[in-house]
Amino acid sequence: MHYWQMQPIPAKMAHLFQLRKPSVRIPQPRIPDKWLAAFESDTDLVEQRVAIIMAWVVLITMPMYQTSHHLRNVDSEGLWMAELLFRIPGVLCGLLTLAALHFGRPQLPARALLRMLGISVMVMILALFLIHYRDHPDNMTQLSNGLVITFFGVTALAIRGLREWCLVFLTPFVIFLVIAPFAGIPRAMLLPLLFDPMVMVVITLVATAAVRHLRIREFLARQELTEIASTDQLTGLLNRRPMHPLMVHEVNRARRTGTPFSIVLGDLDRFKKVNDTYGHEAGDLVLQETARRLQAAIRAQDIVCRWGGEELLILLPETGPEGAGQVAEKIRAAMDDAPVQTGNEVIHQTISLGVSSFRPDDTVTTLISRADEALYEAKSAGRNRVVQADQPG
Ligand SMILES: Nc1nc2c(ncn2[C@@H]2O[C@H](COP(=O)(O)OP(=O)(O)OP(=O)(O)O)[C@@H](O)[C@H]2O)c(=O)[nH]1
Repeated sequence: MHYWQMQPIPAKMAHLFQLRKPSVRIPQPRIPDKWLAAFESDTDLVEQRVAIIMAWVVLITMPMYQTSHHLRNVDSEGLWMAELLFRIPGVLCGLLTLAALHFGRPQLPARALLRMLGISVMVMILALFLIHYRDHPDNMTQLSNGLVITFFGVTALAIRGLREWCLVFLTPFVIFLVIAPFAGIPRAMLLPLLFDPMVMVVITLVATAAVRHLRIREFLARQELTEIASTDQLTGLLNRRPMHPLMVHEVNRARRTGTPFSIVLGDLDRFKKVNDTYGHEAGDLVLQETARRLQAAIRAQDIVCRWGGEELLILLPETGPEGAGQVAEKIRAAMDDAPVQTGNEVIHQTISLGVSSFRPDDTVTTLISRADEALYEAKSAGRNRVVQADQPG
């Protein structure tokens, strides 16, 4: 039997594997508030990629169309100049997009670049439509084909959905419909020319909604897996895995900006005795209650993780030795002041804590090792106390 055949799917993840009845509607899955920021940066990444691809498409196709008039039976000096004029903004937007996204930090968000690309291409094709109709009303097949291609491309750019599509596609299109009769094109003449392009718009809208739906589901599954992989199942705290990158981030920030930060390493005192005396289940309850008290003692921006068995690590951003000492003492008191009730047992559980604060020559390893030494000192000095590696100055 294969490994995967033997493993039950955890209840928390079961919905990810459920087979659903296909539905005609494409309801977009709801993204929980806690993941909105992550989804925003995910969307930005998708938009960056789409913007780069679209910029290349524009930069390749615009010169191609500009130099192929004789092949497309629209050879005329006046038209050539007019087309060049309306293609220049699209080409400039393409170049700006590539410059912004390929080289260095993008100064403009990908969303703004996509809007610029979409609107410039829409304005170009609709203006060319008006100009061509004035000069060659009997030869509009080429332009109708151009509309199909452009409507598809611009509709596909609206990664964020209908509101974005209204801005890049619908607004220029409605303006075009309003001014077309004034430019000499009766609305009745427009219908046959716009029929195929509009069918293409509907198909693309449905396809992009389906892709967006799949993307959101894939994002939610990825986030849930990441959360499961970085959470300690017993206490609900973060586990050791995501803590290292967070501390590296703080070390880099402290070096760059000079902002202090500290860590507190806590270890439950004589916890083996709790397990031996009251049983493992009672020990688990003590760990859960400890996690709850720790979280109540720290600020929202502080991060607490289960570092090992009965060891906890607290990261205190923007906190120097003095503040860190106060937080550690608060945690010590939170455990010492009230016993933990586990069923019938009342357990007086204390904690020892070692504190270290960032020094300019510190790495994550040296910082942890100083907190560890301080914790060892706290244990040697009798437990239920705080020892600071860096004395408040
Ligand atoms: N119940 C329970 N116990 C755990 C868990 N993880 C680690 N432990 C126990 O924690 C105990 C740690 O014991 P020691 O490392 O000897 O330290 P201690 O008894 O706390 O003594 P000091 O640290 O010196 O004060 C061991 O008995 C582990 O089995 C857990 O998830 N649940």
